[in-house]
Amino acid sequence: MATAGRRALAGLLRSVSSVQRCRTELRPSPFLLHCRGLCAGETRSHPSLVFRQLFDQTSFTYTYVLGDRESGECVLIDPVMEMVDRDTRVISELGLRLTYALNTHVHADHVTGTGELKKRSAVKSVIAKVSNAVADVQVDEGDTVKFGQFELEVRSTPGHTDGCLTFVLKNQGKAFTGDALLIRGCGRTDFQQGDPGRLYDSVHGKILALPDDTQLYPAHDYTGQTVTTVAEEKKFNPRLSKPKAEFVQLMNELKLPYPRLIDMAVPANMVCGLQELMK
Ligand SMILES: N[C@@H](CCC(=O)N[C@@H](CSS)C(=O)NCC(=O)O)C(=O)O
Repeated sequence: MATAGRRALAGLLRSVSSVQRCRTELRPSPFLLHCRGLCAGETRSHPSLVFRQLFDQTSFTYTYVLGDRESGECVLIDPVMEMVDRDTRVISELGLRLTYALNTHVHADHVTGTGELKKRSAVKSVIAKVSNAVADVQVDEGDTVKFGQFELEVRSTPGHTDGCLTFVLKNQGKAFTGDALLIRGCGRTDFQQGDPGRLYDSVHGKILALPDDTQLYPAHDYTGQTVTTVAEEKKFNPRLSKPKAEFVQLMNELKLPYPRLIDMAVPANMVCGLQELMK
């Protein structure tokens, strides 16, 4: 065998034994660290972590179930009112108990499921303090929401609305960006407290500042994509990869039609879906 071929084979064998060693020791080998861009999340995902991405085909909203198998506790991020039956069924089938229903922000296109969920169980609704919405728990930058052994770090990422939050699942390489960052896009900035300059700073300072292989999960996708990474968005996001001034101009010229349900959804979400509080 030629020297180059022998060297390549020896390298491959070293990598394979390194992967096996890592699997038994449950810590990342240099080989896995090297390939994190490809297998991010999988290499760091804790065996007790339950993660499900659910979709509402009417509002194109993603709802996330995050649970801890050991304690049985779970949270929902961005539940949709009409999908509460599905969400509670999934949670019950997974043998989990819902403790918190988190809203990344006061949505304008659908009513949150948190009100309906509260009628059915002792779940606590969560939203940003600065949104001024009624909720059991109002959170702010740096707060944490715990479920079993896992923690979501709250990052304030205003710009789409002033109360937009990103939830970072600590040590698991995942973040839930709401409408601040969408896959190859971002939340619009033409209503509620929209501000493109603020959004640009939020996304660059709080989301794209996470490690490159962090998996990013948005609140919506309109094109069938499910997940992205920090590295991909830095490179390919057609809006946010631009300089700030260009981004601001682009956002100010979008001219999108308003969400169909905005006039009903915003007031309902200001009480986290408990519409009876509005009477
Ligand atoms: N057609 C939908 C609303 C679509 C929309 O405006 N989506 C928002 C997030 S929900 S407020 C958005 O920020 N989109 C960004 C974009 O570039 O499209 C409806 O009528 O509900």
